[in-house]
Amino acid sequence: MTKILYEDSIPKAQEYFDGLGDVASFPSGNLAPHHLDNVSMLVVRSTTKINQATLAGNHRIAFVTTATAGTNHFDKAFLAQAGIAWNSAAGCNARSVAEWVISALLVADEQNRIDLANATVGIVGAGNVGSMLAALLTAMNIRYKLCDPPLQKQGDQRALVALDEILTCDVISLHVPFTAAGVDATANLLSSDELNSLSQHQLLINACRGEVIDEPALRQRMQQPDAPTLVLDVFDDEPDIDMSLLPLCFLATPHIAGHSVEGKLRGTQLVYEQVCSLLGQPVQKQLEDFLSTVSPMTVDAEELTSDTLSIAQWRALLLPIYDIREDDKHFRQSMAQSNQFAALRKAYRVRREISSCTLSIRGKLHKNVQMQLKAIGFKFESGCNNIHSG
Ligand SMILES: NC(=O)c1ccc[n+]([C@@H]2O[C@H](COP(=O)([O-])OP(=O)(O)OC[C@H]3O[C@@H](n4cnc5c(N)ncnc54)[C@H](O)[C@@H]3O)[C@@H](O)[C@H]2O)c1
Ligand SMILES: O=C(O)[C@H](O)[C@H](O)COP(=O)(O)O
Repeated sequence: MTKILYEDSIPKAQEYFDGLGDVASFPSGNLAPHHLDNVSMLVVRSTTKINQATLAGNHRIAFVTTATAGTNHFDKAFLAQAGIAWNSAAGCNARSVAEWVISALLVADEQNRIDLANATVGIVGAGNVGSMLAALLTAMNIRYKLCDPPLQKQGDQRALVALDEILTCDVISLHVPFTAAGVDATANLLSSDELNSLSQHQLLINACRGEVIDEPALRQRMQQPDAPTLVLDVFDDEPDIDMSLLPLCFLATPHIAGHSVEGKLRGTQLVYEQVCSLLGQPVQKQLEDFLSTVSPMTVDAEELTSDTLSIAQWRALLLPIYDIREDDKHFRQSMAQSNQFAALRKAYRVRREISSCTLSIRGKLHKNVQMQLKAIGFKFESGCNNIHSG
């Protein structure tokens, strides 16, 4: 019988894998050689490094997958040489991260760090997260530019710009994988030159991997009086991060941008489907089987009378669903006592995505506003036909 071993931080993994083989778990971040006895399929999240040392000469493992988007915890050269197939849950948490960025933008606008209605958001990395962020910004009528040299070389048809042009945008948001080698390597993509080119009127956001910004150079830049506004979800050397960065951040969170309930569960769904496919088994479980429904949000159409939503109206609608300030506050308070980075991630609260929310509209909504709300991900109560067109 196939033995499937999964990391115990993967939500609903037991329920998903049940019936597909001999299923066992190991404690998150503590994979030991004895856990791997007879294992042929290994399912992890990003806190478990997969390399020669962690697989320790195990010859049975044929497949390793991660219920996350990032794969930089996999030593791919080793996996290729060892003949071990691998996969990931690409795209699982794109909406979660994009909603985290939108929350940061709405808060930065409220505190006059940026003028969001007139801002251009520069997105570095036009993959799953970057594209989802672009879609949400489009719904909100906010301008953006995309930069992605690898996709540009592959003939991507979108208008892609160079990193230099992104660095002149009001907001710079990083969504690239961490890669150490190659012509498009992202290690220290932003170093002292790039950081020094930024002004105090710009907002820099990193929700991909800490190593994409040269952290010592960032610390130095942030100590200058004309430093940009900084929002970080990721750091060098997690979980043993340099805590001196926190006071330099406008907003900071402990690598939870992708940790919505849906983001994590989609990760489990995707790795489950991969295991089913390799075992030649039908996919019998679906995300909806495991997601609880969220009570509809009542919205008074009188509060949304214009034909397009203002930034203040978006703030009133979206921050009750996810307000990044709650995570920022909890992070800073917890870290003031000791480094609790790993524990905070493990015990992260229940956070639902806009896509889980149904709106119940009181009164008549302008058609364009309804389209904007749909485009950002809201559903409408069935039978809701109180729409007017102008
Ligand atoms: N903070 C979080 O919770 C969280 C959640 C999801 C993903 N991530 C991180 O964000 C990264 C991006 O996620 P994704 O799902 O969009 O991945 P993705 O693979 O779908 O997209 C990444 C994009 O970056 C592009 N890219 C690569 N090198 C580049 C470079 N030098 N300059 C510009 N673009 C470049 C790629 O061509 C690709 O299109 C992941 O690899 C992961 O490390 C973090
Ligand atoms: O790469 C990803 O998908 C994200 O960084 C993800 O949030 C990592 O989550 P972890 O496995 O560390 O909980």
